[in-house]
Amino acid sequence: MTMTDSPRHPPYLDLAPARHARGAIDLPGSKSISNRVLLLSALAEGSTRLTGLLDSDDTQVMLAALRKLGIAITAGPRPDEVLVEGARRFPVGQADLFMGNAGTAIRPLTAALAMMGGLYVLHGVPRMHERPIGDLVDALRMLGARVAYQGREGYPPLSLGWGELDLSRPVKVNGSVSSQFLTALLLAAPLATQATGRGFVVEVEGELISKPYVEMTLNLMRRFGVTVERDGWRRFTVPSQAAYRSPGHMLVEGDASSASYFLALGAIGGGPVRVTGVGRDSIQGDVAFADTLAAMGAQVEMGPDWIETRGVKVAEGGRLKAFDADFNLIPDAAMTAAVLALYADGPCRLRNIASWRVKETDRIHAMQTELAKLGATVTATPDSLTVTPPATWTPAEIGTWDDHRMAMCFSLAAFGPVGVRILDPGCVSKTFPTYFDVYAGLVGA
Ligand SMILES: O=C(O)C1=C[C@@H](OP(=O)(O)O)[C@@H](O)[C@H](O)C1
Ligand SMILES: C=C(OP(=O)(O)O)C(=O)O
Repeated sequence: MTMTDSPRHPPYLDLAPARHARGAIDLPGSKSISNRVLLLSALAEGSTRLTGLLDSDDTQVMLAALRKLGIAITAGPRPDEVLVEGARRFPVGQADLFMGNAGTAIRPLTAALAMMGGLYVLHGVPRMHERPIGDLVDALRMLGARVAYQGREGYPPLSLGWGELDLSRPVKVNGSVSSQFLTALLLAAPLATQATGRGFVVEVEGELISKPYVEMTLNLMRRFGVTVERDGWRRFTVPSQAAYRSPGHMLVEGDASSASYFLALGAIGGGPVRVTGVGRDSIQGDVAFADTLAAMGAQVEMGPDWIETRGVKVAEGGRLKAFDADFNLIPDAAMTAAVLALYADGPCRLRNIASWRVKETDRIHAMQTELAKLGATVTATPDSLTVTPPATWTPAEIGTWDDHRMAMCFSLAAFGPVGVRILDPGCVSKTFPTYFDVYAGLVGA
C-alpha cells in the first residue's frame, strides 16, 4: 500500500495485488445506532453514558448540532465514550445547523425541531442539497409544523418555524424513497405527544424500503422507555404522553455495514477473518450480509457478538458462486456484494436497489462506471445492476464519487490480478476514518 501526500487526505491510494486476508478486528461503532442514541439521549430525562460511539464525520455533525442546540455532552474518559445530559427538549430555540452529508442527522433533527417549534435552518454539503427530504416535509406540514424550502422544493436547505401541532388525524408518510423519513417521525413523536397530550399515529404509504432500519429505531426507542404499537409495516402508534427516559448506560454495537468489507475479505482471501462488535444478537439488518456471503460459498460462523468468515483465494483462481438477489433490506452492504461480483463464476444481479440513486452519490451509476473500468460488463436499470465478471482485468483508477462506501468496497478489487488505485480515499471519514489502516492490517500479498 503506498500513500501519497498527507496521510489523511492523499489524492489517491495504490493497493497492490493482494492474495490473502486473515486476522481479527474490533469494529468501530454503528453509525445508525450512534446517531439515534445521541438524539434519544438528548431528548430523554436523565443523563446517558454512551460507549462504543462511532467517531466519524456523520457522528461529529450530530454531536456539534446537539451541542449548538444547548445539550451538554462531555467526552471521555474513553475515546469512544460520551456523557449526554438529557434535556427532554432543546434549550436553544434558534440555530443554524450544518448537517454535512449525514442522512441520519438531518432527517431526525428536522422532525424533532419542527415538532418542537423554533427558528432553525438546516443545510449541508452540496450533495445533501440533492438528497430528497420532501416526503418528510409533507408529513411534518400535515401535522401543522412550519417547514420551508430555502432552495429547491423537496430538498434541503430548510428553515423551520413555529407551528400549532394537530394530532387529531394520522400523519401519512411515503416510505418508498427512504426509511429515514418514518424513522425521523417516530424518533421525534414524543415531542408532539407531550405538546398536544394526544397519541401520534403515522401511516406508511407506498412500499416501505430498508425495513430493518425502522426495526432498529423501534428497538432503541423501547430501550429509552417508549413502546410503539404497530400494525405490521403500515401503521405505527406512539402513545399519548410518551416520554424518553435514560437507560443510564448504552453500549453501541459495532457497525454491521463496515463489517461487510472485512467479512468479504475472509470470503475472497482465504481467511479466517473475524470481526467483533456484531453477531447473532445484533439489531442491525446488515448482519444478514453474512447470509449473502454463505450463499456465495463462504463459510460463516457467528457468535453473539462476532462473525468469522473463510473462503476461497480468488487470487489463486478460486471463484464465488454467482447470485441474483433482492437487496432492499441491506442497501449499504449490497455495495460490497456488487464488488464481490468481480470474482463470481457467472453474471450477478442486484435487484430492488433504487434507493442507491439518492444516497451519497447515484450509486447505481457510480458502481456501473467504476466496475466497468476494471473490465466487468455492467448493465443498470432504474433499480438494479447486473455485473458480469471481467474476462480480462484492466488496471484502473477508481473514482470514489465522495462516497465512503465506494472507497471501502473497491478496496476488495485489489484481489484481482492488477491491483487498484483508489482516488480520494479520505472520503471514508464519513463513517470509518481509519478504514485503510485496518484493511492493511488484514491483507497480504
Ligand atoms: O436509518 C438509517 O440509519 C439508515 C437507513 C438507510 O437509508 P434508506 O432508508 O434511505 O435506505 C441506510 O442506507 C443508511 O445508511 C442508514
Ligand atoms: C446511505 C448512507 O448514509 P446516510 O445515513 O447519509 O443516508 C450510507 O452510509 O451508506
